[in-house]
Amino acid sequence: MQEQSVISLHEVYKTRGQHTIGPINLELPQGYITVLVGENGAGKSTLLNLMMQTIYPDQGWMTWFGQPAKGELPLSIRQRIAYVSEHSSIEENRMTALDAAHFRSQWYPKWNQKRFEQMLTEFQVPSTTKLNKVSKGQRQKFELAAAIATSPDLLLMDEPSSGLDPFAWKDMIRTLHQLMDTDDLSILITTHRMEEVERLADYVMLMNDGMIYGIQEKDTLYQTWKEIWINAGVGDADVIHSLHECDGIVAWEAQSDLSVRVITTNAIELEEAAAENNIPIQTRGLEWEDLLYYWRQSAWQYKRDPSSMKK
Ligand SMILES: Nc1ncnc2c1ncn2[C@@H]1O[C@H](COP(=O)(O)OP(=O)(O)OP(=O)(O)O)[C@@H](O)[C@H]1O
Repeated sequence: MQEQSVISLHEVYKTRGQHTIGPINLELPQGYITVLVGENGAGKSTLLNLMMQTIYPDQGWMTWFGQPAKGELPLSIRQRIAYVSEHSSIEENRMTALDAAHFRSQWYPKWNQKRFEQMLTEFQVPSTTKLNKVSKGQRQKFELAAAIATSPDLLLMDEPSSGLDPFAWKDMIRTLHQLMDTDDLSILITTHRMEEVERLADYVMLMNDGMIYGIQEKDTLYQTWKEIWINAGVGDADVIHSLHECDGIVAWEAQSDLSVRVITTNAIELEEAAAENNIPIQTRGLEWEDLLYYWRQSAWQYKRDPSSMKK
């Protein structure tokens, strides 16, 4: 798929409480925004924690920028990664944004104070108020500004938009786009917001029940996954039945004997088969909610019966 990966995981497993994630095999593409989606409890935050080595894998091995590491990440790797976690650090609660920035800047040789202060101003985050006295959204915006100020090669963000108002959310999207234009950066972001997939993703990665089910280019996903309505005439019921054999069919929802809603990852094959048999069809793009819903359904189906996977 891509030539280089920023982080790779090989046969990684991690058990947390009752829940095991893995095996995880993954190459995070370099120079792109990858958006990680998946149900609650799928293991997205755990995966980010593994990438930061704030928790360690029980099995398997990983590399960062092509370099393997065991245990705590060496400073030379840590300095290249910025992490916006779901929870802000308690240690910084009594610091102001400027104090916390000063503290963090000592660890990052490429810290960009000018950029940090510009972002605080743009995001309207008070710079001299203690961080436990600013609003949740303002704290989140501080975290984003501080992460970007480190001039990272890799930016990991766990649900960064939670707590942001719609205006701040737009600012975040604009800031990330600008960053991708100016910096040589890779981003991994987890989200439950479909607008974020739509607006940000180059790649979409689906995590399901502790496993990475797939990582796909967003545009390819959008172009290949389609909703097709088959509306046949009386006497064509058998032909409709034969269309069900086409490759790529993820859902086959019969409305009646002669009308079917199909979700497919291979619209061309179904369109050609319908044309050969003079069966009228209508092809439509899928909304992201629907696409991810059916992608996840096929992940479950695959888990139950791996032979169900059609190319
Ligand atoms: N500190 C922990 N101790 C024990 N189990 C944990 C811990 N953190 C997470 N888990 C478990 O690991 C599994 C994955 O959790 P994780 O937070 O990674 O999911 P997630 O995909 O980020 O979910 P969400 O979308 O709700 O944020 C869950 O079953 C959760 O209960």
